[in-house]
Amino acid sequence: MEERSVLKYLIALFVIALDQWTKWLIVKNMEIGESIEIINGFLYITSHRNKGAAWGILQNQMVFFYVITIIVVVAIIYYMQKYAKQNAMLGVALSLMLGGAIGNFIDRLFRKEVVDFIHTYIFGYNFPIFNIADSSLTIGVILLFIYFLFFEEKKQKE
Ligand SMILES: CCC[C@@H]1OC(=O)[C@@H](C)C[C@H](C)CCCCC(=O)CCC[C@@H](CC)/C=C\C=C(/COC)CC[C@@H](O)[C@@H](O)C[C@H](O)CNC1=O
Repeated sequence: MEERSVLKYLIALFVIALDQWTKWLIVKNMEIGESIEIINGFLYITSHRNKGAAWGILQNQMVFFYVITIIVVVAIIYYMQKYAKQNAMLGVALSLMLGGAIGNFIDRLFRKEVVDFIHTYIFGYNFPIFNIADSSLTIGVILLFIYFLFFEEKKQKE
């Protein structure tokens, strides 16, 4: 395996380690519902659990989440092996998504729920409390979106 593709897996591993370490700290040091103010009115650390997906949809549908996550992980690894060698941004995007998906998968497997703690009031709206894995997934999705925008544009030019 070229050293570059190993690097992509190292990014995913780093995301998983950071995600699981932060979740462990929250579970170990905070009661559920406890909140620590970081930036008044904007950023708090609030210990929260979610048995569903984004915005708490599909509560307790663990089997569904296992199936979806395994499909997502297999698809990401397939595309990483097949395409990510050509483009660093695509590789990073896929690595971030892989790390995020596995991070939440570990929670769903062992805790039957996901630990959330990043509590922000984005644009004044009480955004759902999330975690490092969600952030990594979302950044990966955004980078993937930018890549396809750029890539599609480039193809049309050729
Ligand atoms: C981030 C994807 C959610 C994550 O998906 C995962 O695990 C994947 C790998 C497996 C899911 C079963 C399948 C994805 C369903 C798609 C979905 O849900 C639409 C997502 C839109 C998304 C743009 C990509 C917006 C943003 C979300 C949020 C903010 O993220 C910064 C809110 C996070 C809080 O509701 C928090 O409680 C969630 C909890 O941590 C469990 N997390 C999950 O289910």
